Amino acid sequence: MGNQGTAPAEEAGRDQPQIAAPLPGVVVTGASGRMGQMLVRAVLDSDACRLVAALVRPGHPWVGMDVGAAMGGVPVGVPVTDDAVSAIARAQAILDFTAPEASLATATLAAQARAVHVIGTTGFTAEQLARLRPAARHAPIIRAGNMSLGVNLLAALTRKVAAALGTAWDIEIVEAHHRMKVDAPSGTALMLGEAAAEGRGDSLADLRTPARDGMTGARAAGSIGFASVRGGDVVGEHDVIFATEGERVVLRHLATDRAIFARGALRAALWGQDKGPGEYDVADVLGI
Ligand SMILES: NC(=O)C1=CN([C@@H]2O[C@H](COP(=O)(O)OP(=O)(O)OC[C@H]3O[C@@H](n4cnc5c(N)ncnc54)[C@H](OP(=O)(O)O)[C@@H]3O)[C@@H](O)[C@H]2O)C=CC1
Ligand SMILES: O=C(O)C1=N[C@H](C(=O)O)C[C@H](O)C1
Repeated sequence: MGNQGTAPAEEAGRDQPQIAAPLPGVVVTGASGRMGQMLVRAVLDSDACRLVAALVRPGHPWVGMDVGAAMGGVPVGVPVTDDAVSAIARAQAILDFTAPEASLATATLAAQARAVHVIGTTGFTAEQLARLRPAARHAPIIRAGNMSLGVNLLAALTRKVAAALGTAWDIEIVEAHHRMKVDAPSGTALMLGEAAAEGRGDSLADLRTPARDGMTGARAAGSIGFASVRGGDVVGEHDVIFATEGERVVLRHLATDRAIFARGALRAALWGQDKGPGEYDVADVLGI
């Protein structure tokens, strides 16, 4: 495993002694979670940053343990902590895949520390998203319902196809996830729905069809519908279906490894190091 604790000194220039800039210090919140553990591994494996803290909920059984050992591997020299204030005060970036209220609390501390806050958490209400905004006046917030390269490319394609096909083509988004997922539709599905709505020059708030159950009546022209499947260990699958008389176009992304989300989050954290306060997404990071 790569860097943790303090940054290594780098080779000085030929004649002039130089002081190497320290590698950005990263805090992973929700470090015991499915994504939290992926993120801890991604940071430890990276040569471009160092893990300064693995943060968990107050009183979590992992507190005080070495995070490598807690995850079932070898010790890595970073203890698990539940002291968010002092952990985040030492961070240049925070990787946060937790729950909406936890991410809101973290945003306040990230703003105080002027640290880049990468938020992968999904399931925010519109009111919760509005509460994130003040923190972005003090530090960069990079938030996306899906941090993978493939899904962000799919969102760009969805926007283009929706613009090209027009309202004679119905748009439905179908997503599947593991049995433990707590929010629906997925953050990715909503992201793809927003891209489709933008392609049609509108917003998802205007076009979204409520979940169907019972006597729904016929489909409203121009609307965007969502369906969610939950079961087993599905990492994440998304279809954007464009359906019209006699034909369908289906754009699909299949995630088979959560490492894609962790890699995307880390890339975002490093990209954000020289950015000013504000709200960004992964399309900004990728320049697409
Ligand atoms: N944007 C993206 O690319 C992706 C986003 N996600 C999103 O990331 C989030 C986490 O997913 P996943 O890792 O599968 O979920 P898990 O339930 O496995 O992990 C969530 C973690 O957050 C912690 N947590 C939850 N609530 C709080 C709280 N109020 N205070 C402190 N800690 C808290 C949990 O701690 P404890 O166990 O102690 O409750 C746990 O460590 C979800 O919103 C999911 O949709 C997931 C994958 C990719
Ligand atoms: O909860 C998950 O697992 C995932 N959540 C994100 C979402 O809500 O879209 C991203 C990914 O699909 C996995």
